[in-house]
Amino acid sequence: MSDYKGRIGNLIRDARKHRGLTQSQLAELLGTSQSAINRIEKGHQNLSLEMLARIGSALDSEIVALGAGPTHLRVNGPTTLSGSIEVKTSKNAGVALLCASLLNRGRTTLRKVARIEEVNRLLEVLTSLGVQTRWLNDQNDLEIIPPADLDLAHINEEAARRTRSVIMFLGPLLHRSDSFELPYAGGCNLGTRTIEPHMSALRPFGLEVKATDGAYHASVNRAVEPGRPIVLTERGDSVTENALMAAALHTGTTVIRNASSNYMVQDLCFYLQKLGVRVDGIGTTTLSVTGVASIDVDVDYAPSEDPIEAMSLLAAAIVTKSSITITRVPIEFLELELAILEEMGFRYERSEEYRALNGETRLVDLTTHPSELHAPLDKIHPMPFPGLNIDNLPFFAVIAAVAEGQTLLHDWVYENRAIYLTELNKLGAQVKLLDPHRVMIEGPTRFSGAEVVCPPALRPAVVILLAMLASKGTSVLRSTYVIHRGYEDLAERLNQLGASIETFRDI
Ligand SMILES: CC(=O)N[C@H]1[C@@H](OP(=O)(O)OP(=O)(O)OC[C@H]2O[C@@H](n3ccc(=O)[nH]c3=O)[C@H](O)[C@@H]2O)O[C@H](CO)[C@@H](O)[C@@H]1O
Ligand SMILES: C=C(OP(=O)(O)O)C(=O)O
Repeated sequence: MSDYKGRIGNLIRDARKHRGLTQSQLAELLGTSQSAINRIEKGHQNLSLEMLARIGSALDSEIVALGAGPTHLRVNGPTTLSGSIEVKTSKNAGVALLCASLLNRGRTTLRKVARIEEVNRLLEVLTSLGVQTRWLNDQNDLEIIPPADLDLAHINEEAARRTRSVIMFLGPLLHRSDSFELPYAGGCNLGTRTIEPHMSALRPFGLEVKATDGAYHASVNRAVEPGRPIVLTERGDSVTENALMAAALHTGTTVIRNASSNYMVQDLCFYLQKLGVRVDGIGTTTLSVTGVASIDVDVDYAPSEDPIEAMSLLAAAIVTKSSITITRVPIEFLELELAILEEMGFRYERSEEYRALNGETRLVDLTTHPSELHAPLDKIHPMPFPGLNIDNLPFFAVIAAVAEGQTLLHDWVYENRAIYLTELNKLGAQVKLLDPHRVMIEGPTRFSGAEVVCPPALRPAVVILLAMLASKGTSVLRSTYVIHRGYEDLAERLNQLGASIETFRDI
C-alpha cells in the first residue's frame, strides 16, 4: 500500500516538474502548503480521489487514469545503429494543412500524414467543430470533410489548449464567421510566444481579437480589406501561414512581405495552389496571393518530409557513431545543417536528388559514417530559412557533446529552450548555461545512464533520448507525451535500427 502511495507521489512529482512548477507553486494552485505537497510526493499522505483530480487538473495531466498513465521509456545503451529508416512527413506542414482544410468546402485528402499527438489534438478540435475526419488506410492518408456550418460554440477546449497550432484557425475562420472564440493556444513551453504578429497580420482583413478569460474573442469587420502590402513584423512560420490563409479567400491580390519561406509554408502554398488560389513568390520572402471568393473542390495533397525529423535521425547516428541510411531527407531544408556538420568532421554520402510526392521538394538519401567530430570554429545560431532551422538547433547540443572541444550555441529565438539542454548534464555532458540564450558545451562526453523527466519541450526531450542511446547502462526518460507530439513511433523505429528502448507506464 505504501509502495502504491509512493508511486503516485512519483507521478505527481514528475508531472509537476514537467509543468516547470516548484512544490510551493503547486501548493498555491491547490490552496495547500508546500510541506503537504512534499508529503504527497514522498508517498506519506493519504489522498482522496477528489484531491487527485484537483492535482491532475492543476498540472494539466491525468495522474490516475486506468491503463492510461503517462508513458516512459527505458533505454539500454550504448547502442550502435544499423539499417535504413525513412523520414516521415512533417508535423508543422501537417498541422498547417489541417487548419487550411477549413478554407475548402470540398473534401481534402492529405497523403501520409504524420500520425502524431499534435495532429490527434487538432483532429479532436476539428471533430468538435463538426468536421468529418477519417484515416483511410495504414499509409496514414487522411480525409477531411468540413460541414456547411462549423459548430464553433462546442469547440473541444481541452484539445485546443494542448496545441499552439489552433492559432492558425484565425486565418480560415475569419471568412466563416463574424465573431467567434478560440481557447488560448498551447504547444511547447518555450517561454512567452507572442501572438501579436498574428494580430497585426490579420487586422488588414478586419479581424479584431481581445484576449480575456483564457480565450481569444474574435470579431470581423467585413468593410476592412488590405489596401497595401502586409508587412509581417516577425518572419514567423505560423504567422505567414495565417496571412496566407486569410488572403486565400480574399478576392484581389494580397502581397505579404517579410514572409517565412520555410518548409511548412511552402507546403501550404502548394496546397493553396491546388485549391485554385494563385500564389507567387514561393520560396521567397515576398508572397503574392490572388484569392477566390469561395473554394469548393475535392483535392488531394501530399505534404513533404520533415527536415527536423531528418536532423533528429542524423543526430542519432552521429552520437551513436553509427552507419545508417536515412531515406527521403528534404535536403533543401537541411543544407546548412549538413555544411556545419561537414566542417565538424562528419562524413556521409548522399544520393542523387529526387522529388517528394508534392512534386516540388527535393529529397535525397543520406548514409552516415561513424565520424570523429570536433567543435566548430564559430558559434552555432539559428535564423529564419534559409538559415539553420530554429528547431534543429537543440540537436547540435548533443552533437557538440560528442565533439572534441568547446561549442557555443546561441538560441536567440526562445526564452526558455536553451536551459533544457543542461538536462544533458545528468547523463554526464558538460553543458554550461552562460545566459538564458547561450550554452557552452565541452566535449567529448562519455555518457552514462540516468533517470530524467522529459522537459516540456519537444526537441530538447528528443535530444535527451538520443544521448541515452549513447549512454552506458540503463536510462529512464519519464513522461514522453511531448515527444509523441511531434514524432510517430520514434522509439519503435529506433529499435528497428538496433536500439533497445522499452515503453512502460507506472500503473
Ligand atoms: C506549428 C509550427 O509551425 N511551429 C513552428 C513555428 O512556430 P510559430 O510560427 O508559432 O513560432 P513563433 O511565432 O512562436 O516564433 C518563434 C519565436 O521566434 C521569435 N521570432 C520569430 C521570427 C522572427 O522573425 N523573429 C522572432 O523574434 C518569436 O517571437 C518567437 O519567440 O515556428 C517556430 C520557429 O521556426 C518553430 O519552432 C515551430 O516548430
Ligand atoms: C516548437 C515546436 O513546436 P510548436 O510550435 O508546435 O510548439 C517544435 O516543433 O519544435
